[in-house]
Amino acid sequence: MILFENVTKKYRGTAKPALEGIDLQVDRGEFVFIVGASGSGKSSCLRLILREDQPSAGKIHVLGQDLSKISSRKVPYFRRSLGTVFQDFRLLTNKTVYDNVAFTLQVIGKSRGFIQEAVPDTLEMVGLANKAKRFPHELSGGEQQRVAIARAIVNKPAILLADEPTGNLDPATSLGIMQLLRAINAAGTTVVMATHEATFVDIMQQRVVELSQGIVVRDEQRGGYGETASIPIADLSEAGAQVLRTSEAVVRAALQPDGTPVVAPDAAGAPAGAAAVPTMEEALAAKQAAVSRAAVDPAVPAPEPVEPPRREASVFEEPDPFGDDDLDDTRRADAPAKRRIPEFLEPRSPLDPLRMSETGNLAEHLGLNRTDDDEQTDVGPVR
Ligand SMILES: Nc1ncnc2c1ncn2[C@@H]1O[C@H](COP(=O)(O)OP(=O)(O)OP(=O)(O)O)[C@@H](O)[C@H]1O
Repeated sequence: MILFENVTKKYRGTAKPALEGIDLQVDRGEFVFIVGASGSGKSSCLRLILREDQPSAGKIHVLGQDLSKISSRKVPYFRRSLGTVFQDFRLLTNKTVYDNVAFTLQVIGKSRGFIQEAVPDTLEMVGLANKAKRFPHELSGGEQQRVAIARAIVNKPAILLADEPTGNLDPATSLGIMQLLRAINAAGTTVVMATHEATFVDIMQQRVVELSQGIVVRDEQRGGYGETASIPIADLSEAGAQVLRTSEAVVRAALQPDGTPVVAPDAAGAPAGAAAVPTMEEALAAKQAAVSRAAVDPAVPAPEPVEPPRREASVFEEPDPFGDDDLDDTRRADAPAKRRIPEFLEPRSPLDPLRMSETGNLAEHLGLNRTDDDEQTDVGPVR
């Protein structure tokens, strides 16, 4: 789907190449994080995939096309198969939310009927159906980024390229954006995302390609952010970190795509499915029954909340995408020490999987359907 063969990119007037000898293959349906310190070449990589720029040496194939063979005139046609999302949203400020999304389809000549169907559907998906008539300046940062995502996916691209899409957002808002990108990937779109968000990279356990000074120094399935470009989470100021109000367990549970079957963590380390563990639906049904019994019989104690369980692989993933026993404090002595989120980041109230299961569509499931008087403040990134 994306193939880099010994790709080097040297910008004019610079002594050192921004990218050097990159070999990279991304297959259909993958979710790939590109990480690395500032200046390591992440954006250069995405620009080359988008054919905004050409390599100084080497070959790039995207969707079966040799990018060096696409004439400048044909580049806009090639880009129709790619969606792009950037840190700074890049919305048209004089157009409404609806028109921003519709514009993408208008410029590629889609019919009015198609647009009238596709735009509301996509706004619904990102939880902005009720903001179609608003202008970008009337939206929060997270909402603006969701408009940008709607615009990027409205034409159902095969590949979504995201360059630090959460870089301007606070952690809680970033979580919503990550959930959305994860759900879009689960629906079949290949996602390549450059990011500095160590927390999400560590938690999502997807493929990680790490660049350092223009060279791929790591290409790891189910990887973490790594240490080279990371600001240790322990260095976050407490005030800044309070904004997060979340924890690994909450984020893990929240990043489960809608309807994915889940299993309880298996402390004995048995393979998924080997033990008779309840599915998420069974666990919730059991909790519901217990709630009902407690309601009619005061002698019956109210049940403990259902733990957010670990999920099984979805169709596009390696098995067990969220790793093994990270929700469990007990760890094998020989296991490498992982960065943990400190206690002050714990959520004020636990995630309620029952409530999550009762909500309807994707946007509701992801908590994206907020009312006007429910605005959140974007306070800038905490990484
Ligand atoms: N148009 C350009 N002209 C000259 N040098 C450039 C240009 N664009 C990028 N560079 C250089 O190429 C290198 C890689 O930059 P790039 O923007 O790809 O890094 P990055 O990993 O995306 O950084 P960041 O995380 O800060 O966005 C840097 O040294 C940068 O200064």
